[in-house]
Amino acid sequence: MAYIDQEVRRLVGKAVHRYGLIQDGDRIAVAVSGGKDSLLLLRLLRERLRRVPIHYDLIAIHVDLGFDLEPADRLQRFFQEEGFDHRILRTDYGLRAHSPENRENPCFLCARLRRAALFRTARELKCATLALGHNQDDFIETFFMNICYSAQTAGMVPRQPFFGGRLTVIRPLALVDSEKAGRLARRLGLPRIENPCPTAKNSRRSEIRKLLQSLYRQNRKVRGNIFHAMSHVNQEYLPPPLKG
Ligand SMILES: Nc1ncnc2c1ncn2[C@@H]1O[C@H](COP(=O)(O)OP(=O)(O)OP(=O)(O)O)[C@@H](O)[C@H]1O
Repeated sequence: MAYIDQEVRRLVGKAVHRYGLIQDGDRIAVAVSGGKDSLLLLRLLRERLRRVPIHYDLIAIHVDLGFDLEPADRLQRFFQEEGFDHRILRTDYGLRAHSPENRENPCFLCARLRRAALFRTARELKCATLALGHNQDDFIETFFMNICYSAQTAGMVPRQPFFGGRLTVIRPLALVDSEKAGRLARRLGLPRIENPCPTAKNSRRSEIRKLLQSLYRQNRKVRGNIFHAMSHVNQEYLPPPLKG
């Protein structure tokens, strides 16, 4: 087995244990966008079943945002060929978010509708766990997005209960960076399904990503240090709030 296979599996195992993400008997809905991370997550969670002494069920859910039929059709073929239980939701959320009637940022509206659909479908499928494919870089980018554009120190968490614990969102790729996930996804021959969203490539997030990547190129410890810093907050060395 190549280094990258072992390394990504090790990091997923570490996240699952450290953050208590999966228990015996769980029914896990895996949200699959068609991007490399969520496809990899689905594969790794299934493969993990062969190595661990517990059992859990997996069901893939894809929300087709209505831009183009082709990506969802390709995903459906992938799920069928690989024998994954799955549900494809055909929606117009992407189109609605980009229509002139929408006065807010298209990404906000689309993400809100998509998330509500994922939560609703997970509940319908009797899944108390919803797994998302966010990787370590997504955690870091969200942290910086919140600082720069929402004036708050907040990010994402690997395990997040909702509705009094009736649904728990988990992010098992929390410790895997985007580059490692991409390398393994290519090695495993996972399909590359282009995101047809017109705003996907020129969002504020891409600006933050470029900035961070230039820091990572200068010093390879920066990514790990930032991730570590998110859970090592030294409150005494932060100013008190200006109001309240
Ligand atoms: N259309 C969708 N249908 C189902 N799940 C989705 C969809 N879009 C996003 N998700 C979930 O939310 C996570 C984060 O979304 P994001 O938009 O960052 O994904 P991406 O970068 O397009 O794809 P990926 O994270 O799979 O590489 C995805 O990993 C996936 O779990």
